[in-house]
Amino acid sequence: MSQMKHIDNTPSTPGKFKIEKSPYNRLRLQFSLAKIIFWSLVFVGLIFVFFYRSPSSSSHVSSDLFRRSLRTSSYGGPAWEKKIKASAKPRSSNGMCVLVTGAAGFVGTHVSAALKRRGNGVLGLDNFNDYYDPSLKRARQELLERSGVYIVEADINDVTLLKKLFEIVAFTHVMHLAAQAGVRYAMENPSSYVHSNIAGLVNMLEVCKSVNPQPSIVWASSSSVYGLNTKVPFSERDRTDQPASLYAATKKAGEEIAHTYNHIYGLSITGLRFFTVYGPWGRPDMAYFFFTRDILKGKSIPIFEAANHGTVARDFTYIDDIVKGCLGALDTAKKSTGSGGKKKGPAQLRVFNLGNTSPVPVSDLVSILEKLLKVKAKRLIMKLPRNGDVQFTHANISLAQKEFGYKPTTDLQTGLKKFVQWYLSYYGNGKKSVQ
Ligand SMILES: O=C(O)[C@H]1O[C@H](OP(=O)(O)OP(=O)(O)OC[C@H]2O[C@@H](n3ccc(=O)[nH]c3=O)[C@H](O)[C@@H]2O)[C@H](O)[C@@H](O)[C@H]1O
Repeated sequence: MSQMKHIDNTPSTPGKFKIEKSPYNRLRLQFSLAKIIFWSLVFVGLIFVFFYRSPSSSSHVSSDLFRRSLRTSSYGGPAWEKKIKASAKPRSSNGMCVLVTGAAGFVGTHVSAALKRRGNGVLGLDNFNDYYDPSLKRARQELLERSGVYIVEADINDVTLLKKLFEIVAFTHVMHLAAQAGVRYAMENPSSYVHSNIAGLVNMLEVCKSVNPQPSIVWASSSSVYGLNTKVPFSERDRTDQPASLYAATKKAGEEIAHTYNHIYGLSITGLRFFTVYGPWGRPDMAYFFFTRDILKGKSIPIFEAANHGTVARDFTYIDDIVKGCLGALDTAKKSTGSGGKKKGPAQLRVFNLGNTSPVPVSDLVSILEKLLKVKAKRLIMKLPRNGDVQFTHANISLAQKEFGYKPTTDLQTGLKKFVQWYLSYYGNGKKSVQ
């Protein structure tokens, strides 16, 4: 306030400002100068801390909002570009060349491996965040590296890097799987969902719409967009305006954002609504995974039930079926129509359910695990918490079936058997610790 007063008392005409010479005034001036210098230093310091800790230059979200840590490595140089080109080179000259985001994730790893196996060029991108045990992501990365897929370590919000990747390789397709997953974690760390599922998606589409030629995009939406729907099975024509979690809301927003980029820029975009995907190399935050860990450890497992002992069930879908769906969507994706950031004609915009079409109660999932693990679970029946879970999911898959012959073939019993085999070989009999 005293500083304000001082400024208000100065004459408005330049050159008329006189410094009075009394010792009291000199002292007051020195004191004010010291205060100005002090607060300037504090201000500069704050700016430094903000920019130094910001996860990427293009993100406006302060990293203080993130408990989930994002890693980015240095990149660039001829050796780095050579690795990228080798990984992204298809076996035949007219083959597909796919940028897979979230390549060290569960679905990303399986899709990248399948694409590489059939001769497509594949480059992975992943930020290796610690939402769940990053060592599992590193193990998936090793697996992919052995089959010739290189993963660039960076965040999808790093627009400069994304542009650079498109300068090095003319990707024909983007399989966009990078996201903040998990329904319940959205209440703990909401900003991470906005960062990855909204800002990240927009940044990705911004780059895709500007490059020449524009790639076709296939991306992961979610069964959770059906939210509080009670009409089953869920069809793509059903309403999706009642999300029950922020996760679902960000995926629904993604579908609307896809519409905009298709409409304005002619990007060909396909959204896939995955239904509770499970299998080997899966996500430790998902129920089937941590139930397995806790049953082996002799820990009790919370099994949710709805009001009046209502059954909670999921249309659990095995990873190999999901991979077939992803490849089918990529293979039937039409080219984007825009160039130079301008639309030249209408482009393809699709959404498909990828589920299993046979929901299983969570308690039955536990019974299957008990048999496979030969250990009795300590069941703790709990009321379905009001944190985003829905009671029931069930996919109608006729659209994906018609469009690219999608037909899931693995039931939960068979799929969980494969998961348990993998789990025991990877972690041992509960001896190796799972985070
Ligand atoms: O289809 C999707 O789009 C989503 O699928 C997945 O979500 P969900 O179907 O909720 O899977 P998941 O957490 O494994 O819970 C499975 C069941 O166990 C119940 N459940 C869960 C935890 C618990 O402690 N107890 C319990 O009974 C729970 O009530 C539920 O009935 C993905 O995580 C999500 O990222 C998204 O892809």
